[in-house]
Amino acid sequence: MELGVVGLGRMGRIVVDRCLDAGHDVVAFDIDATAREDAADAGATPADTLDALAAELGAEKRIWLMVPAGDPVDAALDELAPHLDSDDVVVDGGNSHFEDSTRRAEEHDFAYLDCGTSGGPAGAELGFSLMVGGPEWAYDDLVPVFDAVATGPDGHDRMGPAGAGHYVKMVHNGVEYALMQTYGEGFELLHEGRYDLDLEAVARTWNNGAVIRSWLLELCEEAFREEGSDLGTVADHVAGGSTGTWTVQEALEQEVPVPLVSQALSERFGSRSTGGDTGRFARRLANRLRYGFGRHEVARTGDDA
Ligand SMILES: NC(=O)C1=CN([C@@H]2O[C@H](COP(=O)(O)OP(=O)(O)OC[C@H]3O[C@@H](n4cnc5c(N)ncnc54)[C@H](O)[C@@H]3O)[C@@H](O)[C@H]2O)C=CC1
Ligand SMILES: O=C(CO)[C@H](O)[C@H](O)COP(=O)(O)O
Repeated sequence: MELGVVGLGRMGRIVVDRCLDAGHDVVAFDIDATAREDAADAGATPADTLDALAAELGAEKRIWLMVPAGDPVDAALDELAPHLDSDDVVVDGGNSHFEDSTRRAEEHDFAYLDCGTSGGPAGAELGFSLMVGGPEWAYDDLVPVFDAVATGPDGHDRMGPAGAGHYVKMVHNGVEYALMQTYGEGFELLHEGRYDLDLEAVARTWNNGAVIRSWLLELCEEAFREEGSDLGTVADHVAGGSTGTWTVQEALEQEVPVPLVSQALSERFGSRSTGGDTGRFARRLANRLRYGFGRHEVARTGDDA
């Protein structure tokens, strides 16, 4: 299959590389020229503009957007729209709000698949988990690409109509916030508590057979191995927050209690409003875990952040 990929950052490059590895042809565009050159070196056909990308693709165009959520998605869609018709398919693999996705699906003639993507840059080797919303025919048509980008056939599924994919990913991220918070609280107690513990050893032991083993816990183990049991210079400052905010907003609207997600989100906001580094261990671990899965920058003590 031939796929256009727009956005060649941490995530988009993985889409490109996994598609090339699976034998698909890729036409690649990013506003950053270096990113385009790197994708060309990897075997993709670079396009200097979105118009050029559309012109390079054959009659039935398949395009994957992996750009920051919000205006960049609308800008790319508006520029691509004149080149696309109802036989064409655009996948938005970023963390868009599900209501933006339903709006975009209605606004455009081409088929629009909203695709929640989990696994982060750290999951490149295994492949991602993909939660897709939109027309069934378009999902079925893109299965060879989803097979390549995901861990395999079991790593993707159609969640429902337009918006459902990003809705499921939004809730996934709420869960992610709460899990990071609860691991953080446990390790904070162990760090502040009665014994002088090697937290990497604790995490490693838990990861081998314990009820609470998980990938996030493996990333905790990695964090303690690389930063030390006291997390070194990792600051009490947790960035991000948009998808967790949307989860809490939606829960309020649906009158579904989500105290753990809500508390985890508040802890993030708290980490930014203290006006100084209070050194809360749970928040410092969340800061480091965001690097672990997402390669988000780690705030360090002494940074201006
Ligand atoms: N990093 C992560 O762990 C995950 C990120 N996501 C989502 O995937 C999307 C991309 O994230 P990352 O790759 O991490 O970001 P990134 O910042 O590493 O890459 C974004 C790329 O998009 C390019 N770009 C920006 N506007 C553009 C435009 N109008 N046209 C073409 N290219 C444009 C930038 O130059 C950059 O290369 C975001 O929506 C993000 O929330 C989803 C799951 C995990
Ligand atoms: O979607 C993701 C992981 O699943 C991204 O890493 C996202 O950036 C995480 O959310 P936040 O930036 O609010 O921590």
